[in-house]
Amino acid sequence: MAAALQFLPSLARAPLRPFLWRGPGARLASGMALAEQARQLFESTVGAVQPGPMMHRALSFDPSNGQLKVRDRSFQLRQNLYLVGFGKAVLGMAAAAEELLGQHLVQGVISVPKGIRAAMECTGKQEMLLKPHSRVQVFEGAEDNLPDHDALRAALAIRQLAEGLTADDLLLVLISGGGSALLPAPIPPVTLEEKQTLTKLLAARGATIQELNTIRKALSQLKGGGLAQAAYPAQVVSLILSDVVGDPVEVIASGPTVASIHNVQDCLHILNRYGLRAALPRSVKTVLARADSDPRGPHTCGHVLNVIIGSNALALAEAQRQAEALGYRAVVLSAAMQGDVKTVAHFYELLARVAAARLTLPGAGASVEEDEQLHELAAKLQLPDLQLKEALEAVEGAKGPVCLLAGGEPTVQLQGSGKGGRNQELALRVGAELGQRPLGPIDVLFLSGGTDGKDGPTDAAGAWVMPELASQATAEGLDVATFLAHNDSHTFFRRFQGGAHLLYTGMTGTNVMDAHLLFLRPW
Ligand SMILES: Nc1ncnc2c1ncn2[C@@H]1O[C@H](COP(=O)(O)OP(=O)(O)OP(=O)(O)O)[C@@H](O)[C@H]1O
Ligand SMILES: O=C(O)[C@H](O)CO
Repeated sequence: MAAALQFLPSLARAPLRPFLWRGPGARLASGMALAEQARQLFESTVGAVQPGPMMHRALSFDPSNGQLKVRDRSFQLRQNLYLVGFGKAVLGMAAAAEELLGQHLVQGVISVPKGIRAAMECTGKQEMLLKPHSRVQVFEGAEDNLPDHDALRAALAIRQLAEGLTADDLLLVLISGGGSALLPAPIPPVTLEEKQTLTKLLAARGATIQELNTIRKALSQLKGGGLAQAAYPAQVVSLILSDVVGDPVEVIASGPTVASIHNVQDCLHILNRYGLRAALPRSVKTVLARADSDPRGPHTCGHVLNVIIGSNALALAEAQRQAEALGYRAVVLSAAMQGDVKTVAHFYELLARVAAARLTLPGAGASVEEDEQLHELAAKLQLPDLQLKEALEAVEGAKGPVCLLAGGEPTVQLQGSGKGGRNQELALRVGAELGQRPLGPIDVLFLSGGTDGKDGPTDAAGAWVMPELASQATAEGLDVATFLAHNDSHTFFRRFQGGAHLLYTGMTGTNVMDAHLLFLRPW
């Protein structure tokens, strides 16, 4: 928590205070509104995965003999250290690496989101900034998470640095979510614009990050092990902050230091699935055809150590601790929440109903039908780590407020041209569904937020909702269904109650997917 306070000044201003549960029937005594607690818990979630502390946990360095230890491997530093990085959390990761290993650092290049240095300066997060005369060159690019010419220049500088290394050198590669867009190096004749269009179309049609990155790898010089290959014969250590469910190193930022065999058939299947094969530019067809005869085999990454240093599960574990300190019975449901946003929203609605019934009518339970629907939906979502039974048992045994936590990354299939993000859309859908029928004598609040602080192309991290949302919106002349039909959740939340339900953190400097918090507080 100390770390969280350090990074999140608003938390420091308003310390967390536990609820006092005074038994059934009594309202909870607390000066702090439920919404404020939800916001603060979200900030704690983000605070748990700040780059600096994670880097310090992953690296141990003895300055007296220059020995760097990463996991069970030792590396000898003697002014032979180089650094590259790309991703939303990489500025803070690079600052921590510079702090720890700076005396051996020869040169570095990082590619980070546009505006991140100014944002960190503005919020006084000095520990996220490099030193004034740093040896690390910083490129800012990929506004709204789309590859652009600034990111391309960064990618080329990174490739040049990697290609100049020798067997005596050690290359530290800092990787975090958003890395794919920040490291675009399309294989000619594919152009940046063509790659941009294709990834945009795939994302808009609901392609998963695994599918998206399979295509990105096939069209890139550096993804899918390309960077590791460029750095050979130097030793390579990649420190990875995961923003993908299950922490698959070959998918995060499209695995630039993980061997990948481009399977053209896989790519064609994906392009077919989203109706994009027929309209492929000639250049893409040319590169895909070539990839089959030029695979980057596993033999190319023997010189690499890939290490996951932080993840959504870590953030949720901290949030669970914080929620318990606040007096909630807290359970982590899953750190692998995936699937279409409509299905995920329905899952949370049913979960809230079933949990609310168990909390307010112990022994009676929710309607058998809702219970069955919840379990069917859980099976449909196929979440490998789902703790639904445990969560419902905990709810059943709870004598007071409950907080159910989950993380992951649902998918939105864009149908409209509105402004929103998957967190705001999820929250809006959950809010609308919760309002359809009464939930009993209980306060329910659902919050969804992106840990990077930026939900889709908006400046909000996410939003929070309560069951009264739809009726209150109607009273303000806002029709939730119309906003949802246009994927216009951000516009909705900006107008609804003057934007009071939006979650604003600014760029957080980290990125471990989204956090979903469901609060149930019996009256
Ligand atoms: N109008 C909208 N409504 C709902 N979701 C949207 C809208 N516009 C974009 N999105 C979703 O926002 C997502 C992109 O958001 P963002 O840039 O935050 O990506 P991200 O997945 O968090 O990035 P990364 O994982 O690379 O860090 C896509 O999943 C896209 O479908
Ligand atoms: O950059 C990317 O590819 C995504 O954020 C997943 O890591």
